[in-house]
Order: sequence, then C-alpha cells, then structure tokens
Amino acid sequence: MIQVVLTEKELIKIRRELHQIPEIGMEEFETQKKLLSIIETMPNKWLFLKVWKTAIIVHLTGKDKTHTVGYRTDIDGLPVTEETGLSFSSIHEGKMHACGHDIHMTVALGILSYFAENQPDLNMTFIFQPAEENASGGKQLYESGELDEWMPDEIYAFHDNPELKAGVIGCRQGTLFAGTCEIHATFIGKSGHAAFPHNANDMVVAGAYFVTQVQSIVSRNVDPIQAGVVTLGRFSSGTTGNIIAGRAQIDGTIRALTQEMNLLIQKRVRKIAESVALAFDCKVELDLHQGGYYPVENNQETTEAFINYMSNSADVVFKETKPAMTGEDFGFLLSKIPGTMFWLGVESPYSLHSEHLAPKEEAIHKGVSAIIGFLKERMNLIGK
Ligand SMILES: CC(=O)N[C@@H](CCC[C@H](N)C(=O)O)C(=O)O
Repeated sequence: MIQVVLTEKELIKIRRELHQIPEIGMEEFETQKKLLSIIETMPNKWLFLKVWKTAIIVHLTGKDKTHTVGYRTDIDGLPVTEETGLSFSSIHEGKMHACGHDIHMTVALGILSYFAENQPDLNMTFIFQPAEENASGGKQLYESGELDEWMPDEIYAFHDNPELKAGVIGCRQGTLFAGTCEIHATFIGKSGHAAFPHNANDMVVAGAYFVTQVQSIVSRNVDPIQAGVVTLGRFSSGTTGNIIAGRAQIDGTIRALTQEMNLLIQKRVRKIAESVALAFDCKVELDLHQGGYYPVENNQETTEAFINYMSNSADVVFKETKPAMTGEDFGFLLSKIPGTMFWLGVESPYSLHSEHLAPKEEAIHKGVSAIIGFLKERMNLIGK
C-alpha cells in the first residue's frame, strides 16, 4: 500500500469538518476557505494555486514538464436536511453533503498532499470545482479560461457509490454516466372560482395532461435496446381547493446514455408541452437546460490503463460496473480532455441524495492510496 502523507485519522477529521459546512453550488465560500487553509499547510516548492469564484486550481510542476495529468473533485452540497444523526452532521440548516462531495474533496486533498511532498514525474493540475449539482461548475470554470495555462492533457475523477463495498473501485469502458437535461415548464392559463370553470383556464388539468403524456416518451419513443429516463420531480400549482389555478410549474430531468437520445427526448418533451398548450388554449414557457451535463464518456486509452492498474493491484478490489443514469458535469470536461471517471465504493443502505446517506469513512484512505498508486504508475509510463 502507498504510504500516504495525511494519515487516515487526519483525513477523517478533514472529512468531518467539510461535512459540517455544505454549501449550494457557486456559494461554496466557507468550503473554499477551509480547503485553502489545508492546502496552504502543504509544502509549496512545486505547488502553485489560484482561485476563480469558489473554485481552486492547484498546479504541481513535475520533474518532466511536457505532460499534465489532471485530477478533479467537486465541492458543492445539496438542499437536503440531514437526518443521519451523526455527531458531525451539517451545521448549515437545510443543506447537506448528501452526494458525498465531502468524501471527494477529502480524497483529493489526500492525493494532493502526497504529490506536494513527493514531486510528481509529470505536471499535475488539481481542480476543486463548484456547482456539480446545479450549475455546471466544471463547464463554467473551463470556459472562464482560468484553466488554460495549466490545462491537463488527461484527467481523472471519481464519484462515491453507496452500492459498492467501502474502498472498492468501479469503472467501465465507454459511457459511465448519463447525459442529463433539466426540464422547467410553466403552463399559464387563467385562474378563477371553482364553481365557474368555463370562465377560467385550469392549469392543474393542463399540467396533469403534460405529466401523463410525458410518460409515453420512454415507452413509445426510446428504442427499448437503448435507455432513457424522464422524471418530473416537482409539480406546483394552485393555492387552495376552491380556486382554479392559473399557473402550473413542473420541473424534472431527462437522462440518456447518448447525446442523440438525450436530444430526441428533449424534442419529444418540447412537442408534448406545445401540444398541451394548444389543446388547453394556454401558454407554456419551456426551458430545457442541459448545461455541461453531457454523457460521461470514458476515453479508451486512459480507461484501459486505469482498469489495468486497478484490477492488477494487490491492494485494490476492482469491479467492472454498468452505466448509471446519474448525471455529472465531468461529462463536459471529458468532451474536451481525454480521461476517466470511476466509482469509489462507500457502502450505505441509502442512495446518493438521501438525507440518511452516511458513507463509510474507511473508503477515504483506501481511495487515496489506490488513486495515488495509479497516478504514479500512469505518470511513470507516460514519462518514459
Ligand atoms: C451525481 C449526481 O447525482 N449528479 C446530479 C447531476 C445533476 C444534473 C442536473 N442538475 C439535472 O438535474 O439534470 C444528478 O442528479 O444526477
């Protein structure tokens, strides 16, 4: 096993501190401050850093400067009220690291601290990116131009996975995660008295038709050999039982394993929204927003190297995984930079985004050690 620089105990302490201060995407000011306070204790002979909004970019100059290996973590939390009962639960009311980004950040710090002490064979760029959950922080950062001078030639990142045993590494060639697209639909009719429906235009009924018709997309438009999901997670309309609602707001998300399928589903959602508006003689405002949530498509070469290392390392348990319908704006970075996304098992009976999610902390140390091992071998091979 690799001798890590931050000890298991220190890593767990950091994780718990980060867990207590979750912040929503693009508002991660306290998190950024905490991360900077830790990075600033690391040796800085070959370490350079800059901040952009709530992001942090750290560059390490390697012994050979001809190639740069990138490593990315996300840093944002979710609008979830924590119910784990843990002694180090969130102190930010209504916010929680319910997607495990506290684990992602801690592992990134563990890896960074190792290479801050042990100069890497090649240059390395560590990206602590905001807003993975809500605002394509990776895309925003890339498009800001701040990464340009330290642009990686290849890049790696993981997501924690409650279904895998703690510390297990999962990966696959090709598509790991779906591309997503947010749906925001507002139907606008005319409110009125419940007793006089003929004088109003009821948007509860229009919205309900939209919701039910959308259910036909996956069953009738998606090739059954492929995959697609349309979830409408929020329907908000009306104020009370005896007033006809003049507006309905419906929000949801599309998921598909290819960009073509994502675009096809978007087209069908648009057509159904427009048809419902026509049928109910109302207006619809439809926002289909994909941002940087492209399918996460692993590069063939980097993924082969990754799977080779992980499946042959005596200290790592590796599992080939199926594609998942979760989204990740790392898909955008992978559309620009070849690289690999993978899973780190954190073993929990609760799913990502659950208010009960409590990842097993032993995954942190195992993850840090496995990833350092891979990055060392990768840089050694490229540098030859
Ligand atoms: C890993 C994970 O849970 N990611 C999020 C990404 C959000 C994508 C976007 N905001 C959307 O809802 O379409 C996920 O929900 O999969």
